[in-house]
Amino acid sequence: MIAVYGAGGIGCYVGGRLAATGTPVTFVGRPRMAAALAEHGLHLTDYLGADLRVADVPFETTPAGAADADLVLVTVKSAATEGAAAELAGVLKPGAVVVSFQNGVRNGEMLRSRLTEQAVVTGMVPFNVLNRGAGVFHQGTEGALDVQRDAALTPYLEAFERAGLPLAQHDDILPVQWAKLLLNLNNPINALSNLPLRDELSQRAYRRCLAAAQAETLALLDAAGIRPAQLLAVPMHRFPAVLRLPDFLFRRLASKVLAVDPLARTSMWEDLEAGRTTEIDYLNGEVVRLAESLGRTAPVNARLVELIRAAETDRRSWSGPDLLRELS
Ligand SMILES: NC(=O)C1=CN([C@@H]2O[C@H](COP(=O)(O)OP(=O)(O)OC[C@H]3O[C@@H](n4cnc5c(N)ncnc54)[C@H](OP(=O)(O)O)[C@@H]3O)[C@@H](O)[C@H]2O)C=CC1
Ligand SMILES: CC(C)(CO)C(=O)C(=O)O
Repeated sequence: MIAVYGAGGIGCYVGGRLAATGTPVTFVGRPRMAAALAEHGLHLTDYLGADLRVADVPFETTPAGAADADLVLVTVKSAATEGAAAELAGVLKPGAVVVSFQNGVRNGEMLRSRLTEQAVVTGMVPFNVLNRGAGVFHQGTEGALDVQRDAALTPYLEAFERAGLPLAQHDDILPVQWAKLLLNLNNPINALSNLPLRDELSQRAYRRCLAAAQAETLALLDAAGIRPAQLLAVPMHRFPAVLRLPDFLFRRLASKVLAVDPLARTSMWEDLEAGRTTEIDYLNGEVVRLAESLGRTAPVNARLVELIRAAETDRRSWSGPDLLRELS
């Protein structure tokens, strides 16, 4: 049995596609999601036209729901990982396999330090999932699920394949995680803009904010000897230059990026909207930590951390030019 631990956008979508294609999955999450799925079931759609339904969704609201799992997909936000790890340590079978499908670069480590009798594998979700409400989850962008290569995953490869979510295995997942983190530097900018991703990225001023945060990070990664993997058509080190292009040129070069669902936003926007602590410490905050470890600073990312911290208690919408001035 597979358990999804943290049934939200990613957990319901990935677990839902597995369940819809014949793999037994139990979802562990909050009572409000349990109620929504009991009423509506799960409805999974994607940008290619997939349309799958699961009528009876096994859902548990306590950690004990994962006790019988052979494979656990951890899909809580990074700030909830420590808590989830402590809960899972109390219930999981020795030898169970645990995959972190989360953003940031330290969730795998956090899980591993508590789950000493289980095999913890680090993964990454490249695509956007929009929670449309009433049990509907939509994958808005492309990309295969990435995982650290690990023999413990062999028994499950076929199930992911059947679900239309094949696992891309990597000998070293860290460069893949850092490449994703470079993209996630947009999460605070998107959340502060209070706009859908497509509208935000269509405006050069916001893109220049992202370019500044990425350029700062790329220089630090270079100093640390970390070469981010290439996730999209353009190598990561060329991203800042592409982002700074005038709108008409960017629209032409990045038509795939702008083809995202017009309603899609980042997971950090969803956190602010729900009044939750965001993942900022694990994204831009990770860049600040990397800078400190190298005896350097990361002023653009540090300022974004501060702005999101402020927005967690007192929200305002930032225009592109205002945000760019603030970061300059
Ligand atoms: N959404 C997206 O498009 C993408 C997200 N990601 C990453 O995937 C990860 C998951 O994100 P996402 O699915 O959006 O997050 P969500 O907040 O939608 O889902 C997580 C769910 O887990 C619940 N939860 C938290 N702690 C526990 C616990 N101890 N036991 C049971 N349930 C718990 C949360 O409840 P509560 O709200 O009460 O805490 C929430 O309902 C993040 O790291 C994110 O950055 C990656 C790619 C794209
Ligand atoms: C896919 C992406 C970059 C945007 O949705 C994301 O990871 C997130 O929202 O956290």
